[in-house]
Amino acid sequence: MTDKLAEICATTAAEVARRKAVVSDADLAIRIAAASPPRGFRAALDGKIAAGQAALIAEIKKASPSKGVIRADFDPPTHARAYAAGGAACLSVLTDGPYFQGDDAYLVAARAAVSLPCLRKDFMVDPWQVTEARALGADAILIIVAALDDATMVAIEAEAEAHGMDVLVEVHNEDELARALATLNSRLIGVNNRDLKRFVTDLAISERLAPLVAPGTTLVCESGIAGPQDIARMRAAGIHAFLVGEHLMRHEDVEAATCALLADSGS
Ligand SMILES: O=C(O)c1ccccc1NCC(=O)[C@H](O)[C@H](O)COP(=O)(O)O
Repeated sequence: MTDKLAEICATTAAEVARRKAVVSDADLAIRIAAASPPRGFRAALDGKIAAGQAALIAEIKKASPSKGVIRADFDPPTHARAYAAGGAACLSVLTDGPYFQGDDAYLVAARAAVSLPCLRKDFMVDPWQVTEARALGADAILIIVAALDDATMVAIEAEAEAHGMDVLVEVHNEDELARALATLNSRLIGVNNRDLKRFVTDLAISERLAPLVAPGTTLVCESGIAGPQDIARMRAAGIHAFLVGEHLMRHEDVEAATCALLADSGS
């Protein structure tokens, strides 16, 4: 695991331990029973792809460890509506506080504002966070292969499956992809182009890994997409789903930026 990822996961594990001590399983069960059912996250992406369109997971991201504050006038429901109007298939909402200035409340507010499926974008280290994510209304969770041993990945995925949630499995290289395919059921695979040691992004990583996934896999290019030219480049490599945060969040008019990203990309 990279140092930064290890640091974030250690911080997250301490926060999870704190929450587990104060939130009862009964409370989570009551909230899950009252939550609206999962909206199909992968199905929304696959629907766009089947229609020949680029499938966008638009990220609600206030700040990041590499860039600091990205969006000062941050308002998750406003951004969610702009993304939906601009043609996004799904939302990703960062809930990590210490490193991304995220919050669970942002996920709840964004999901309530639109009908799009929502990913709880956080650093999952314990299946308990998946239960908590469903109680917040999340439709999908993220498994970062670099951060977890096989047993923990399997337990986290099993918890998501038990709640009818989709799992986006994130890899950075060939070894992690092989581990994911050998260990997990989910065939929603994200290739993260960001090197977490140097914080640089390189779209060539997605191009390198794309031929290694079998038909029937929904492949998502994550991080570092900076405009329609990058979407067109990835589509030429056979990748039709994209997770984009910073590029869209930096535009004053988020809806127009989302439209522009998708309009000129061959969709
Ligand atoms: O964004 C970061 O700086 C970062 C640092 C350390 C761990 C994860 C990080 N990002 C999480 C993500 O996966 C991105 O937010 C997501 O792929 C969108 O990337 P971008 O379009 O480049 O904002």
